[in-house]
Amino acid sequence: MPDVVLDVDAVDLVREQRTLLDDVSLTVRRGEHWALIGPNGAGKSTLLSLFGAVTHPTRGTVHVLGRQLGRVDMRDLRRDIGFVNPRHPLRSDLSVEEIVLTGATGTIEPLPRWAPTDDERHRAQQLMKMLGVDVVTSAHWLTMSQGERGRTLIARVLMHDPPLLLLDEPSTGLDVAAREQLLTTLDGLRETLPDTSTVMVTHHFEELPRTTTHAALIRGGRIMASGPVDEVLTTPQVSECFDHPIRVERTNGRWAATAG
Ligand SMILES: Nc1ncnc2c1ncn2[C@@H]1O[C@H](COP(=O)(O)OP(=O)(O)OP(=O)(O)O)[C@@H](O)[C@H]1O
Repeated sequence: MPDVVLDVDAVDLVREQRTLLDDVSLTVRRGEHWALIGPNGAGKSTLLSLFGAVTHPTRGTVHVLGRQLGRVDMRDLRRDIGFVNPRHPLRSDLSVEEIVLTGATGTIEPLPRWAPTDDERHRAQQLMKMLGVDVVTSAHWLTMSQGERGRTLIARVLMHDPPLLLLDEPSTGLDVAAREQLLTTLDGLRETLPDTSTVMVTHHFEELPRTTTHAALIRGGRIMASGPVDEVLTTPQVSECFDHPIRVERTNGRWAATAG
C-alpha cells in the first residue's frame, strides 16, 4: 500500500461556471484520520467526491491510492475505496446481512445469480458484530433507523478491507447514544485496522472521534488551514472559517465549539 493515500495538487473544480473548489492541495498518508470541516456549501462533499473517484478535477491533479484520476478506470479505483454515503441509493428492502454482502461485489443491489462464499458470509457476520448490527439482523433497509443504516453501511464497505474510508457526515440523524456508539466504533476500528486512512466530513465538533489526527478547514471552496488537528482546530482559525466568533475546546480528547 502506498504511504501517500491521497494527493491533491492545485485542484480547481468548476461546475456550471461556478468554482466549487479553488486551488486545493492536500496530502493524506496511510493511517491518518482527517476531518473536513467548514460551513454549509463550503465544498466538503465536493472534495470528498474527488477522493472517492466520483468526480474529476477541472484543473490540477488528484492521486488516489497512487493512481491519477483521469488516467485510470474510475470503477476499478472505486472498488478500493470505502465510501459511506448517507444518501446510499438502495431501493430494495434488503436485510442487514444482504446489504453488508453487497460490499463483496461492490454493488448497491445484490448481483443476480451471485452467492457469497462461506468466507464472505463469515466476514459479513464478523463485521456486523463489530459494528453492533448483528442484533438487528431481522431489520430491513426501508424500516431501519438512521443509526442502523449508518453502521450497516460501514460494515458493508469494510467487506473488502479498503485502505481508504470516506465518511460523509456519518452522525447525521443519530441520537446522542447512537452517535457515541458510532464514535466508539470508529475509534476501535482505527485501532484494529491501523493501516486504514479515513476522511470524515462533519459540521459538528462533538462528532469528531478522539482518534482524529488531522483536520482541514474549508471555506468558499478553498482550504483555509490544514494539518495536525490541534494546530488547525483553534479558536481563531475556526472563527475565521465560519465567519463567527466560536470558541473551540478539547477535553478528554473530544472537541466542543460554543459561541465565543
Ligand atoms: N453539480 C453542481 N453544479 C453546480 N453547483 C454545485 C454542484 N454540486 C454542488 N454544487 C454547489 O457547490 C457548493 C459546495 O457544495 P458541497 O455539497 O460540496 O458543500 P458542503 O461543504 O458539503 O456543504 P454542506 O455542509 O451544506 O453539506 C454548494 O454551493 C453547492 O450548491
